Amino acid sequence: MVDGETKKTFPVKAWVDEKILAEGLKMKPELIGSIDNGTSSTRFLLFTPQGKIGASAQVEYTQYFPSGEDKSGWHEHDPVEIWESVVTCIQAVLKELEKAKIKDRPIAAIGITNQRETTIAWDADTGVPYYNAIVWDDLRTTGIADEIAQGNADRFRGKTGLPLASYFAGTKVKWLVDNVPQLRQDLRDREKSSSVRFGTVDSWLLYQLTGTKSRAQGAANFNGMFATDVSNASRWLFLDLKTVQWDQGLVDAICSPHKVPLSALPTIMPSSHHYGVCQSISEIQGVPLTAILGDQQAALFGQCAFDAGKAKCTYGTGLFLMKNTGTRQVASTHGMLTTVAYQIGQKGKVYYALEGSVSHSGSTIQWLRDKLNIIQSAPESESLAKGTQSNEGLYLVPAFAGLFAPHWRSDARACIVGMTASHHKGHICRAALEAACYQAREVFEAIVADSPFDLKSLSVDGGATENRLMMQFQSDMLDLTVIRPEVGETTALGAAFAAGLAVGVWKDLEELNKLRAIKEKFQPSMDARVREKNWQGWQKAVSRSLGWIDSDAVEDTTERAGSLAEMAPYVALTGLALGVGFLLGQRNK
Ligand SMILES: Nc1ncnc2c1ncn2[C@@H]1O[C@H](COP(=O)(O)OP(=O)(O)O)[C@@H](O)[C@H]1O
Ligand SMILES: O=P(O)(O)OC[C@H](O)CO
Repeated sequence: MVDGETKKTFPVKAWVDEKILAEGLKMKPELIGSIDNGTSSTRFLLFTPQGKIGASAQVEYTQYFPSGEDKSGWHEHDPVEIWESVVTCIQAVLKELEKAKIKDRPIAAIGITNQRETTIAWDADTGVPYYNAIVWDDLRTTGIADEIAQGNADRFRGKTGLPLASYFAGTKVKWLVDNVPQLRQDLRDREKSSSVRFGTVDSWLLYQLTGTKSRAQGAANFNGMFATDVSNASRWLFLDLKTVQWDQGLVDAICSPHKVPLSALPTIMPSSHHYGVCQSISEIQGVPLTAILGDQQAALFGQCAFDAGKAKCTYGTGLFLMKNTGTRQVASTHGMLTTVAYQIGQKGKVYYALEGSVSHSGSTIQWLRDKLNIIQSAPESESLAKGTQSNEGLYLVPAFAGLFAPHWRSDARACIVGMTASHHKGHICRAALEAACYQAREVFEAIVADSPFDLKSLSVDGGATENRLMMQFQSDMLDLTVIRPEVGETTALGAAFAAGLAVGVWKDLEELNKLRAIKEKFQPSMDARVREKNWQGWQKAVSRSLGWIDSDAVEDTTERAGSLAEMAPYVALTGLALGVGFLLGQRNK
Protein backbone atom coordinates (compact mmCIF):
# COMPACT_ATOMS: atom_id res chain seq x y z
CA MET A 1 0.00 0.00 0.00
CA VAL A 2 2.96 2.32 0.60
CA ASP A 3 6.33 2.66 -1.21
CA GLY A 4 8.99 0.45 0.29
CA GLU A 5 6.66 -1.18 2.81
CA THR A 6 4.67 -4.37 2.57
CA LYS A 7 1.84 -5.71 4.64
CA LYS A 8 3.11 -8.12 7.27
CA THR A 9 1.34 -11.10 8.75
CA PHE A 10 1.20 -11.41 12.51
CA PRO A 11 0.17 -14.31 14.72
CA VAL A 12 -3.09 -14.02 16.67
CA LYS A 13 -2.75 -14.59 20.40
CA ALA A 14 -6.05 -15.85 21.78
CA TRP A 15 -6.95 -17.42 25.10
CA VAL A 16 -9.88 -18.16 27.32
CA ASP A 17 -10.04 -18.50 31.12
CA GLU A 18 -12.73 -21.12 31.62
CA LYS A 19 -12.75 -20.77 35.39
CA ILE A 20 -13.32 -17.01 35.34
CA LEU A 21 -15.98 -17.38 32.66
CA ALA A 22 -17.80 -20.15 34.53
CA GLU A 23 -17.74 -18.18 37.81
CA GLY A 24 -18.88 -15.00 36.12
CA LEU A 25 -21.67 -16.54 34.09
CA LYS A 26 -22.99 -18.38 37.13
CA MET A 27 -23.64 -15.04 38.86
CA LYS A 28 -24.97 -13.23 35.80
CA PRO A 29 -25.26 -14.77 32.33
CA GLU A 30 -23.79 -11.77 30.54
CA LEU A 31 -20.44 -10.84 29.05
CA ILE A 32 -19.32 -7.42 27.86
CA GLY A 33 -17.07 -7.11 24.81
CA SER A 34 -14.39 -4.53 24.24
CA ILE A 35 -12.73 -3.73 20.92
CA ASP A 36 -9.40 -2.01 21.67
CA ASN A 37 -7.47 -0.66 18.69
CA GLY A 38 -4.11 0.60 20.01
CA THR A 39 -1.30 2.04 17.91
CA SER A 40 0.64 -1.23 17.96
CA SER A 41 -2.09 -3.87 18.03
CA THR A 42 -5.81 -4.64 18.15
CA ARG A 43 -7.49 -6.64 20.89
CA PHE A 44 -10.95 -8.00 21.55
CA LEU A 45 -11.76 -8.97 25.12
CA LEU A 46 -14.77 -10.37 26.92
CA PHE A 47 -15.27 -9.21 30.50
CA THR A 48 -17.45 -10.88 33.10
CA PRO A 49 -19.84 -8.76 35.19
CA GLN A 50 -17.16 -8.97 37.91
CA GLY A 51 -14.87 -6.95 35.61
CA LYS A 52 -12.53 -9.89 34.96
CA ILE A 53 -11.16 -10.97 31.60
CA GLY A 54 -12.81 -14.20 30.44
CA ALA A 55 -11.38 -14.34 26.93
CA SER A 56 -9.01 -12.31 24.81
CA ALA A 57 -7.43 -12.13 21.38
CA GLN A 58 -4.73 -9.78 20.18
CA VAL A 59 -3.03 -9.23 16.84
CA GLU A 60 -0.48 -6.70 15.68
CA TYR A 61 -0.87 -4.98 12.35
CA THR A 62 1.50 -3.34 9.89
CA GLN A 63 3.13 -0.02 10.72
CA TYR A 64 3.84 1.87 7.50
CA PHE A 65 6.72 4.33 7.48
CA PRO A 66 6.81 5.70 3.92
CA SER A 67 10.36 6.03 2.65
CA GLY A 68 12.11 9.11 1.24
CA GLU A 69 13.68 12.12 2.87
CA ASP A 70 10.60 14.24 2.21
CA LYS A 71 8.57 11.64 4.14
CA SER A 72 10.69 11.57 7.27
CA GLY A 73 8.45 11.20 10.30
CA TRP A 74 5.46 9.85 8.36
CA HIS A 75 3.49 7.02 9.95
CA GLU A 76 0.46 5.32 8.40
CA HIS A 77 -1.90 2.42 8.98
CA ASP A 78 -4.05 0.66 6.40
CA PRO A 79 -7.67 1.25 7.52
CA VAL A 80 -8.79 -2.00 5.91
CA GLU A 81 -6.09 -3.92 7.77
CA ILE A 82 -7.23 -2.30 11.04
CA TRP A 83 -10.77 -3.43 10.30
CA GLU A 84 -9.56 -6.94 9.39
CA SER A 85 -7.60 -7.11 12.65
CA VAL A 86 -10.82 -6.37 14.54
CA VAL A 87 -12.70 -9.12 12.65
CA THR A 88 -9.81 -11.55 13.29
CA CYS A 89 -9.80 -10.85 17.04
CA ILE A 90 -13.58 -11.11 17.42
CA GLN A 91 -13.69 -14.40 15.51
CA ALA A 92 -10.73 -15.78 17.49
CA VAL A 93 -12.41 -14.99 20.83
CA LEU A 94 -15.67 -16.56 19.71
CA LYS A 95 -13.80 -19.72 18.71
CA GLU A 96 -12.30 -19.79 22.20
CA LEU A 97 -15.81 -19.52 23.66
CA GLU A 98 -16.88 -22.46 21.54
CA LYS A 99 -13.90 -24.45 22.80
CA ALA A 100 -14.98 -23.65 26.35
CA LYS A 101 -18.47 -24.91 25.38
CA ILE A 102 -20.13 -21.60 26.20
CA LYS A 103 -23.29 -21.59 24.19
CA ASP A 104 -25.47 -18.79 22.83
CA ARG A 105 -22.67 -16.23 22.90
CA PRO A 106 -24.07 -14.28 25.85
CA ILE A 107 -22.60 -10.89 24.84
CA ALA A 108 -24.78 -8.14 26.27
CA ALA A 109 -22.97 -5.22 24.61
CA ILE A 110 -19.71 -4.16 23.01
CA GLY A 111 -17.66 -0.99 23.53
CA ILE A 112 -15.03 0.48 21.22
CA THR A 113 -11.82 2.15 22.37
CA ASN A 114 -9.17 3.45 20.03
CA GLN A 115 -5.88 5.17 19.35
CA ARG A 116 -7.02 8.79 19.16
CA GLU A 117 -6.37 11.46 16.49
CA THR A 118 -5.38 8.90 13.81
CA THR A 119 -7.40 10.14 10.85
CA ILE A 120 -9.15 8.33 7.98
CA ALA A 121 -11.09 9.76 5.01
CA TRP A 122 -13.48 7.48 3.15
CA ASP A 123 -16.23 7.49 0.57
CA ALA A 124 -19.58 6.50 2.05
CA ASP A 125 -20.86 5.39 -1.38
CA THR A 126 -18.29 2.63 -1.56
CA GLY A 127 -16.91 2.27 1.97
CA VAL A 128 -13.42 2.63 0.49
CA PRO A 129 -10.78 4.88 2.12
CA TYR A 130 -9.32 7.69 0.02
CA TYR A 131 -5.91 7.25 1.62
CA ASN A 132 -4.14 5.41 4.43
CA ALA A 133 -4.86 6.39 8.02
CA ILE A 134 -2.49 9.15 9.14
CA VAL A 135 -1.31 8.10 12.59
CA TRP A 136 -1.41 10.49 15.57
CA ASP A 137 2.39 10.76 15.87
CA ASP A 138 2.93 11.38 12.13
CA LEU A 139 4.90 14.60 11.66
CA ARG A 140 3.88 15.56 8.10
CA THR A 141 1.50 18.28 9.26
CA THR A 142 4.04 20.17 11.39
CA GLY A 143 4.31 22.83 8.67
CA ILE A 144 0.51 23.09 8.39
CA ALA A 145 0.19 23.58 12.15
CA ASP A 146 2.92 26.22 12.15
CA GLU A 147 1.35 28.07 9.24
CA ILE A 148 -2.06 28.19 10.89
CA ALA A 149 -0.47 29.23 14.19
CA GLN A 150 0.87 32.45 12.64
CA GLY A 151 3.40 32.59 15.45
CA ASN A 152 0.85 31.77 18.14
CA ALA A 153 0.39 28.04 18.66
CA ASP A 154 -2.21 28.81 21.33
CA ARG A 155 -4.49 30.62 18.86
CA PHE A 156 -7.34 28.17 19.40
CA ARG A 157 -6.44 26.93 22.86
CA GLY A 158 -9.22 28.95 24.52
CA LYS A 159 -11.91 27.21 22.48
CA THR A 160 -10.37 23.79 21.86
CA GLY A 161 -8.08 23.25 24.87
CA LEU A 162 -5.30 22.27 22.43
CA PRO A 163 -2.18 23.90 20.98
CA LEU A 164 -1.79 23.89 17.20
CA ALA A 165 0.32 20.79 16.56
CA SER A 166 0.61 18.00 14.00
CA TYR A 167 -0.73 15.60 16.67
CA PHE A 168 -4.39 16.56 16.23
CA ALA A 169 -6.85 15.27 13.62
CA GLY A 170 -7.74 18.68 12.14
CA THR A 171 -4.28 19.25 10.66
CA LYS A 172 -4.45 15.77 9.12
CA VAL A 173 -7.80 16.57 7.50
CA LYS A 174 -6.24 19.66 5.94
CA TRP A 175 -3.29 17.60 4.62
CA LEU A 176 -5.61 14.97 3.13
CA VAL A 177 -7.64 17.58 1.25
CA ASP A 178 -4.45 19.32 0.11
CA ASN A 179 -2.86 16.11 -1.14
CA VAL A 180 -5.51 13.61 -2.27
CA PRO A 181 -6.98 14.84 -5.61
CA GLN A 182 -10.03 12.52 -5.62
CA LEU A 183 -10.98 13.60 -2.12
CA ARG A 184 -10.60 17.27 -3.04
CA GLN A 185 -12.67 16.80 -6.17
CA ASP A 186 -15.43 14.94 -4.29
CA LEU A 187 -15.58 17.65 -1.65
CA ARG A 188 -16.01 20.29 -4.36
CA ASP A 189 -18.76 18.37 -6.11
CA ARG A 190 -22.10 19.53 -4.66
CA GLU A 191 -23.73 16.10 -4.86
CA LYS A 192 -20.76 13.95 -4.04
CA SER A 193 -19.57 16.02 -1.07
CA SER A 194 -22.29 14.53 1.15
CA SER A 195 -20.58 11.13 0.78
CA VAL A 196 -17.21 12.28 2.10
CA ARG A 197 -16.41 11.05 5.60
CA PHE A 198 -13.59 12.06 7.93
CA GLY A 199 -13.22 10.04 11.08
CA THR A 200 -10.92 8.81 13.78
CA VAL A 201 -10.55 5.03 14.12
CA ASP A 202 -13.61 4.72 16.38
CA SER A 203 -15.86 6.17 13.64
CA TRP A 204 -14.27 4.00 10.98
CA LEU A 205 -14.87 0.86 13.08
CA LEU A 206 -18.42 1.88 13.99
CA TYR A 207 -19.12 2.43 10.29
CA GLN A 208 -17.69 -0.98 9.43
CA LEU A 209 -19.42 -2.82 12.26
CA THR A 210 -22.86 -1.35 11.53
CA GLY A 211 -22.49 -1.46 7.73
CA THR A 212 -24.82 -3.82 5.95
CA LYS A 213 -23.07 -4.61 2.71
CA SER A 214 -19.76 -6.29 2.12
CA ARG A 215 -17.48 -5.25 -0.71
CA ALA A 216 -15.93 -7.84 -3.00
CA GLN A 217 -12.67 -7.79 -1.04
CA GLY A 218 -14.67 -8.66 2.04
CA ALA A 219 -13.17 -5.91 4.11
CA ALA A 220 -15.08 -2.72 3.52
CA ASN A 221 -18.73 -2.32 4.45
CA PHE A 222 -20.92 0.59 3.70
CA ASN A 223 -24.17 2.17 4.82
CA GLY A 224 -22.75 2.12 8.33
CA MET A 225 -23.39 4.66 11.08
CA PHE A 226 -21.29 7.78 11.19
CA ALA A 227 -20.67 8.94 14.75
CA THR A 228 -17.99 9.51 17.36
CA ASP A 229 -17.99 10.22 21.08
CA VAL A 230 -17.21 13.41 22.97
CA SER A 231 -13.76 12.21 24.09
CA ASN A 232 -12.54 11.47 20.55
CA ALA A 233 -14.18 14.63 19.21
CA SER A 234 -12.09 16.73 21.59
CA ARG A 235 -8.89 15.69 19.76
CA TRP A 236 -9.47 17.37 16.38
CA LEU A 237 -9.01 21.12 16.97
CA PHE A 238 -12.54 21.39 15.53
CA LEU A 239 -14.51 21.04 18.79
CA ASP A 240 -15.75 23.88 20.93
CA LEU A 241 -15.11 22.44 24.40
CA LYS A 242 -17.94 24.43 25.96
CA THR A 243 -20.77 23.45 23.61
CA VAL A 244 -19.18 20.04 22.85
CA GLN A 245 -20.12 20.56 19.20
CA TRP A 246 -18.13 21.01 16.02
CA ASP A 247 -17.35 24.65 15.25
CA GLN A 248 -17.51 25.54 11.55
CA GLY A 249 -15.29 28.59 12.19
CA LEU A 250 -12.50 26.36 13.51
CA VAL A 251 -12.93 23.90 10.62
CA ASP A 252 -12.70 26.78 8.12
CA ALA A 253 -9.66 28.34 9.81
CA ILE A 254 -7.76 25.04 9.84
CA CYS A 255 -8.80 23.69 6.43
CA SER A 256 -8.62 27.00 4.53
CA PRO A 257 -8.86 27.47 1.58
CA HIS A 258 -10.88 24.24 1.42
CA LYS A 259 -14.48 24.02 2.50
CA VAL A 260 -15.13 20.99 4.71
CA PRO A 261 -18.84 20.80 5.61
CA LEU A 262 -19.86 19.61 9.08
CA SER A 263 -21.72 16.75 7.34
CA ALA A 264 -18.28 15.25 6.60
CA LEU A 265 -17.60 15.00 10.34
CA PRO A 266 -19.13 12.32 12.57
CA THR A 267 -22.14 13.10 14.79
CA ILE A 268 -20.98 13.62 18.37
CA MET A 269 -22.57 11.34 20.95
CA PRO A 270 -22.04 10.59 24.66
CA SER A 271 -19.34 7.99 25.43
CA SER A 272 -21.84 5.57 26.94
CA HIS A 273 -24.73 5.53 24.50
CA HIS A 274 -26.71 3.18 22.29
CA TYR A 275 -24.86 3.69 18.99
CA GLY A 276 -26.40 0.86 17.00
CA VAL A 277 -26.08 -2.89 16.54
CA CYS A 278 -23.41 -5.03 14.90
CA GLN A 279 -24.38 -6.05 11.37
CA SER A 280 -21.33 -7.04 9.40
CA ILE A 281 -19.80 -9.83 11.50
CA SER A 282 -22.24 -12.73 11.55
CA GLU A 283 -20.98 -14.12 14.87
CA ILE A 284 -22.00 -10.96 16.74
CA GLN A 285 -24.88 -9.82 14.56
CA GLY A 286 -27.47 -7.93 16.60
CA VAL A 287 -25.18 -7.23 19.58
CA PRO A 288 -25.58 -3.60 20.66
CA LEU A 289 -22.63 -1.21 20.40
CA THR A 290 -23.01 0.96 23.45
CA ALA A 291 -19.75 2.79 24.09
CA ILE A 292 -16.99 4.68 22.36
CA LEU A 293 -14.06 6.19 24.29
CA GLY A 294 -10.62 7.38 23.20
CA ASP A 295 -8.10 4.94 24.65
CA GLN A 296 -6.61 7.28 27.27
CA GLN A 297 -10.02 8.37 28.47
CA ALA A 298 -11.03 4.69 28.54
CA ALA A 299 -8.02 3.92 30.75
CA LEU A 300 -9.07 6.75 33.09
CA PHE A 301 -12.55 5.23 33.23
CA GLY A 302 -11.18 1.70 33.66
CA GLN A 303 -9.12 2.94 36.61
CA CYS A 304 -12.42 4.18 38.12
CA ALA A 305 -11.01 7.73 38.12
CA PHE A 306 -14.56 9.03 37.70
CA ASP A 307 -14.25 12.11 39.88
CA ALA A 308 -12.35 15.38 39.91
CA GLY A 309 -8.84 14.98 41.34
CA LYS A 310 -8.38 11.35 40.24
CA ALA A 311 -5.50 10.59 37.86
CA LYS A 312 -3.82 7.78 35.96
CA CYS A 313 -0.77 7.24 33.76
CA THR A 314 -0.83 4.77 30.85
CA TYR A 315 2.43 3.41 29.42
CA GLY A 316 1.62 1.97 25.98
CA THR A 317 3.23 2.96 22.68
CA GLY A 318 3.20 6.52 24.03
CA LEU A 319 2.64 7.71 27.59
CA PHE A 320 -0.39 9.66 28.74
CA LEU A 321 -0.96 11.10 32.20
CA MET A 322 -4.48 12.33 32.74
CA LYS A 323 -6.21 14.07 35.60
CA ASN A 324 -9.98 14.23 35.86
CA THR A 325 -11.00 17.85 36.51
CA GLY A 326 -14.71 17.08 36.89
CA THR A 327 -17.22 19.24 35.04
CA ARG A 328 -14.73 22.12 35.03
CA GLN A 329 -12.48 22.81 32.04
CA VAL A 330 -9.08 23.80 33.39
CA ALA A 331 -7.01 25.90 30.99
CA SER A 332 -3.34 24.95 30.92
CA THR A 333 -0.43 27.33 30.95
CA HIS A 334 2.12 24.51 31.24
CA GLY A 335 1.78 22.65 27.95
CA MET A 336 -1.01 20.29 29.01
CA LEU A 337 -4.15 19.59 26.97
CA THR A 338 -7.67 20.34 28.13
CA THR A 339 -9.76 17.48 26.86
CA VAL A 340 -13.09 15.76 27.33
CA ALA A 341 -12.90 12.78 29.69
CA TYR A 342 -16.33 11.20 29.21
CA GLN A 343 -20.10 11.60 29.17
CA ILE A 344 -22.44 8.87 30.38
CA GLY A 345 -25.74 9.01 28.49
CA GLN A 346 -27.50 11.99 26.89
CA LYS A 347 -28.44 13.38 30.27
CA GLY A 348 -25.01 12.84 31.79
CA LYS A 349 -22.71 15.76 32.45
CA VAL A 350 -19.59 16.17 30.36
CA TYR A 351 -16.44 15.49 32.40
CA TYR A 352 -13.14 17.10 31.45
CA ALA A 353 -9.49 16.25 32.05
CA LEU A 354 -6.02 17.71 31.84
CA GLU A 355 -3.66 15.51 29.86
CA GLY A 356 0.09 15.29 29.40
CA SER A 357 0.77 13.41 26.14
CA VAL A 358 4.24 11.93 25.52
CA SER A 359 4.83 10.38 22.10
CA HIS A 360 7.38 7.67 22.95
CA SER A 361 7.34 5.27 25.86
CA GLY A 362 6.93 1.55 25.01
CA SER A 363 7.88 2.40 21.43
CA THR A 364 11.42 3.25 22.61
CA ILE A 365 11.65 -0.35 23.81
CA GLN A 366 10.36 -1.52 20.42
CA TRP A 367 13.15 0.57 18.85
CA LEU A 368 15.77 -1.18 21.01
CA ARG A 369 14.32 -4.48 19.86
CA ASP A 370 13.69 -3.81 16.16
CA LYS A 371 16.25 -1.20 15.15
CA LEU A 372 19.20 -1.59 17.55
CA ASN A 373 18.52 -5.32 18.06
CA ILE A 374 19.95 -5.24 21.56
CA ILE A 375 16.96 -7.09 23.03
CA GLN A 376 14.84 -9.89 21.63
CA SER A 377 11.67 -8.97 23.48
CA ALA A 378 10.32 -6.06 25.54
CA PRO A 379 10.63 -7.90 28.91
CA GLU A 380 14.33 -8.46 28.21
CA SER A 381 14.86 -4.72 28.67
CA GLU A 382 14.21 -5.30 32.37
CA SER A 383 16.66 -8.18 32.82
CA LEU A 384 19.40 -6.29 30.97
CA ALA A 385 18.77 -3.10 32.95
CA LYS A 386 18.93 -5.11 36.17
CA GLY A 387 22.54 -5.92 35.30
CA THR A 388 23.46 -2.28 36.00
CA GLN A 389 23.62 -0.44 39.33
CA SER A 390 22.33 2.82 37.90
CA ASN A 391 22.35 4.79 34.65
CA GLU A 392 25.93 5.82 35.52
CA GLY A 393 25.37 9.19 33.89
CA LEU A 394 23.78 7.93 30.65
CA TYR A 395 20.46 9.42 29.47
CA LEU A 396 18.30 8.65 26.43
CA VAL A 397 15.83 11.32 25.28
CA PRO A 398 13.35 9.58 22.95
CA ALA A 399 12.45 12.66 20.90
CA PHE A 400 12.07 10.51 17.76
CA ALA A 401 9.06 12.61 16.72
CA GLY A 402 10.14 15.80 18.45
CA LEU A 403 8.97 16.31 22.02
CA PHE A 404 5.28 16.40 22.89
CA ALA A 405 4.06 17.64 26.28
CA PRO A 406 5.09 19.70 28.09
CA HIS A 407 7.64 20.98 25.52
CA TRP A 408 5.81 20.77 22.16
CA ARG A 409 9.09 21.04 20.28
CA SER A 410 9.05 19.58 16.78
CA ASP A 411 12.71 20.60 16.33
CA ALA A 412 13.94 18.17 18.99
CA ARG A 413 15.40 14.79 18.05
CA ALA A 414 16.35 11.74 20.06
CA CYS A 415 19.77 11.56 21.64
CA ILE A 416 21.85 9.45 23.98
CA VAL A 417 24.16 11.57 26.12
CA GLY A 418 26.72 10.99 28.84
CA MET A 419 28.23 7.85 27.30
CA THR A 420 31.62 6.55 28.38
CA ALA A 421 33.45 3.45 27.18
CA SER A 422 32.28 1.52 30.24
CA HIS A 423 28.61 1.79 29.32
CA HIS A 424 27.00 -1.24 27.71
CA LYS A 425 23.61 -2.22 26.32
CA GLY A 426 22.23 -2.74 29.83
CA HIS A 427 22.72 0.98 30.49
CA ILE A 428 20.97 1.85 27.24
CA CYS A 429 18.02 -0.33 28.24
CA ARG A 430 17.94 1.28 31.67
CA ALA A 431 18.11 4.76 30.14
CA ALA A 432 15.22 3.93 27.78
CA LEU A 433 13.04 2.73 30.67
CA GLU A 434 14.02 5.63 32.89
CA ALA A 435 13.21 8.09 30.08
CA ALA A 436 9.52 7.18 30.30
CA CYS A 437 9.59 7.83 34.05
CA TYR A 438 11.28 11.22 33.68
CA GLN A 439 8.78 12.20 31.03
CA ALA A 440 5.92 11.11 33.29
CA ARG A 441 7.40 13.34 36.02
CA GLU A 442 7.60 16.28 33.61
CA VAL A 443 3.92 16.02 32.73
CA PHE A 444 2.94 15.25 36.31
CA GLU A 445 4.60 18.46 37.51
CA ALA A 446 2.99 20.45 34.72
CA ILE A 447 -0.47 19.12 35.63
CA VAL A 448 0.13 19.95 39.29
CA ALA A 449 1.21 23.46 38.29
CA ASP A 450 -1.99 23.91 36.26
CA SER A 451 -4.30 22.33 38.76
CA PRO A 452 -2.80 21.62 42.19
CA PHE A 453 -3.88 18.40 43.85
CA ASP A 454 -2.77 16.39 46.75
CA LEU A 455 -2.14 13.04 45.13
CA LYS A 456 -0.85 10.33 47.44
CA SER A 457 -0.52 7.67 44.78
CA LEU A 458 -0.62 7.31 41.01
CA SER A 459 -2.59 4.55 39.26
CA VAL A 460 -0.77 3.12 36.27
CA ASP A 461 -1.61 0.76 33.40
CA GLY A 462 -0.56 -0.21 29.86
CA GLY A 463 1.77 -2.86 28.44
CA ALA A 464 5.01 -1.37 29.80
CA THR A 465 3.79 -1.46 33.43
CA GLU A 466 4.71 -5.16 33.34
CA ASN A 467 8.23 -3.85 33.82
CA ARG A 468 8.74 -3.81 37.61
CA LEU A 469 12.12 -2.09 37.48
CA MET A 470 10.52 0.74 35.56
CA MET A 471 7.57 1.02 37.93
CA GLN A 472 9.92 1.15 40.96
CA PHE A 473 11.92 3.88 39.25
CA GLN A 474 8.68 5.74 38.50
CA SER A 475 7.72 5.63 42.15
CA ASP A 476 11.21 6.84 43.10
CA MET A 477 11.23 9.72 40.63
CA LEU A 478 7.75 10.93 41.59
CA ASP A 479 8.28 10.17 45.27
CA LEU A 480 4.78 8.70 45.18
CA THR A 481 3.22 5.28 45.60
CA VAL A 482 2.55 3.74 42.18
CA ILE A 483 -0.40 1.36 41.95
CA ARG A 484 -0.99 -1.33 39.35
CA PRO A 485 -4.54 -2.67 39.13
CA GLU A 486 -5.42 -6.35 38.96
CA VAL A 487 -6.77 -5.97 35.40
CA GLY A 488 -3.84 -4.75 33.31
CA GLU A 489 -6.08 -4.21 30.26
CA THR A 490 -7.48 -1.06 31.83
CA THR A 491 -8.22 0.64 28.49
CA ALA A 492 -10.39 -2.25 27.32
CA LEU A 493 -11.99 -2.47 30.76
CA GLY A 494 -12.95 1.22 30.62
CA ALA A 495 -14.75 0.75 27.30
CA ALA A 496 -16.47 -2.36 28.68
CA PHE A 497 -17.55 -0.43 31.79
CA ALA A 498 -19.06 2.33 29.65
CA ALA A 499 -20.78 -0.24 27.37
CA GLY A 500 -22.10 -2.28 30.30
CA LEU A 501 -23.53 0.82 32.01
CA ALA A 502 -25.61 1.58 28.92
CA VAL A 503 -27.34 -1.81 28.99
CA GLY A 504 -27.68 -2.15 32.76
CA VAL A 505 -25.04 -4.84 33.35
CA TRP A 506 -23.81 -2.37 35.97
CA LYS A 507 -26.14 0.03 37.69
CA ASP A 508 -23.85 2.97 38.36
CA LEU A 509 -20.30 4.18 38.92
CA GLU A 510 -20.43 3.13 42.55
CA GLU A 511 -20.94 -0.47 41.49
CA LEU A 512 -17.95 -0.19 39.14
CA ASN A 513 -15.81 1.24 41.95
CA LYS A 514 -16.41 -1.92 43.96
CA LEU A 515 -14.90 -4.04 41.17
CA ARG A 516 -11.55 -2.27 41.33
CA ALA A 517 -8.77 -4.48 42.66
CA ILE A 518 -5.09 -3.67 43.20
CA LYS A 519 -2.37 -6.02 42.01
CA GLU A 520 0.80 -4.36 43.22
CA LYS A 521 2.07 -1.20 44.92
CA PHE A 522 5.51 0.34 44.46
CA GLN A 523 6.77 2.56 47.29
CA PRO A 524 9.45 5.23 46.81
CA SER A 525 12.78 4.21 48.32
CA MET A 526 15.34 6.41 46.57
CA ASP A 527 17.54 8.80 48.51
CA ALA A 528 16.37 12.39 47.86
CA ARG A 529 19.84 13.48 46.71
CA VAL A 530 20.05 10.68 44.16
CA ARG A 531 16.58 11.57 42.90
CA GLU A 532 17.60 15.18 42.46
CA LYS A 533 20.86 14.24 40.70
CA ASN A 534 18.96 12.04 38.24
CA TRP A 535 16.41 14.76 37.63
CA GLN A 536 19.09 17.37 36.95
CA GLY A 537 20.80 14.95 34.56
CA TRP A 538 17.54 14.39 32.65
CA GLN A 539 16.89 18.11 32.30
CA LYS A 540 20.37 18.62 30.91
CA ALA A 541 19.87 15.75 28.46
CA VAL A 542 16.57 17.26 27.25
CA SER A 543 18.32 20.55 26.58
CA ARG A 544 20.71 18.69 24.28
CA SER A 545 17.87 17.26 22.20
CA LEU A 546 16.24 20.64 21.52
CA GLY A 547 16.90 22.61 18.36
CA TRP A 548 18.47 19.66 16.53
CA ILE A 549 16.38 20.20 13.41
CA ASP A 550 17.31 23.47 11.75
CA SER A 551 14.61 26.08 11.51
CA ASP A 552 14.67 25.95 7.68
CA ALA A 553 13.87 22.23 7.84
CA VAL A 554 10.85 22.72 10.08
CA GLU A 555 8.90 25.72 8.84
CA ASP A 556 8.50 28.50 11.38
CA THR A 557 9.50 26.21 14.21
CA THR A 558 11.67 28.82 15.91
CA GLU A 559 8.81 31.26 16.05
CA ARG A 560 6.44 28.64 17.30
CA ALA A 561 8.89 27.33 19.87
CA GLY A 562 9.37 30.91 21.02
CA SER A 563 5.66 31.31 21.66
CA LEU A 564 5.66 28.13 23.69
CA ALA A 565 8.65 29.12 25.76
CA GLU A 566 6.68 30.07 28.85
CA MET A 567 5.06 26.65 28.91
CA ALA A 568 8.15 24.53 28.83
CA PRO A 569 10.58 24.35 31.70
CA TYR A 570 13.55 23.67 29.45
CA VAL A 571 13.01 25.98 26.57
CA ALA A 572 15.18 28.58 28.27
CA LEU A 573 18.14 26.22 27.89
CA THR A 574 20.08 26.61 24.68
CA GLY A 575 19.64 24.19 21.83
CA LEU A 576 23.26 23.05 21.78
CA ALA A 577 22.56 19.71 20.23
CA LEU A 578 25.75 17.95 21.28
CA GLY A 579 24.14 14.54 21.73
CA VAL A 580 23.91 11.76 19.27
CA GLY A 581 20.92 12.58 17.07
CA PHE A 582 18.88 9.70 15.94
CA LEU A 583 16.85 10.88 13.01
CA LEU A 584 14.61 7.93 13.37
CA GLY A 585 10.93 8.66 13.23
CA GLN A 586 10.42 4.97 12.68
CA ARG A 587 9.43 2.30 15.03
CA ASN A 588 8.52 -1.00 13.52
CA LYS A 589 7.25 -3.67 15.86
N1 LIG B 1 8.12 -5.65 29.97
C1 LIG B 1 8.09 -4.53 29.26
N2 LIG B 1 8.99 -3.55 29.48
C2 LIG B 1 8.96 -2.39 28.78
N3 LIG B 1 8.08 -2.14 27.80
C3 LIG B 1 7.16 -3.08 27.53
C4 LIG B 1 7.12 -4.31 28.23
N4 LIG B 1 6.09 -5.04 27.73
C5 LIG B 1 5.52 -4.29 26.75
N5 LIG B 1 6.17 -3.11 26.63
C6 LIG B 1 5.86 -2.03 25.67
O1 LIG B 1 4.50 -1.69 25.82
C7 LIG B 1 3.93 -1.35 24.55
C8 LIG B 1 2.63 -2.10 24.33
O2 LIG B 1 1.73 -1.70 25.30
P1 LIG B 1 0.18 -1.54 24.93
O3 LIG B 1 -0.48 -1.03 26.16
O4 LIG B 1 -0.29 -2.82 24.37
O5 LIG B 1 0.28 -0.44 23.77
P2 LIG B 1 -0.78 0.18 22.71
O6 LIG B 1 -2.09 0.27 23.42
O7 LIG B 1 -0.19 1.51 22.40
O8 LIG B 1 -0.83 -0.69 21.48
C9 LIG B 1 4.96 -1.69 23.49
O9 LIG B 1 5.47 -0.49 22.97
C10 LIG B 1 6.03 -2.47 24.22
O10 LIG B 1 7.33 -2.16 23.77
O1 LIG C 1 -1.76 3.50 21.31
P1 LIG C 1 -1.52 4.19 22.58
O2 LIG C 1 -2.08 3.42 23.75
O3 LIG C 1 -0.10 4.59 22.81
O4 LIG C 1 -2.41 5.54 22.55
C1 LIG C 1 -2.32 6.44 21.50
C2 LIG C 1 -3.04 7.70 21.90
O5 LIG C 1 -4.43 7.57 21.94
C3 LIG C 1 -2.66 8.84 21.01
O6 LIG C 1 -3.25 10.03 21.46
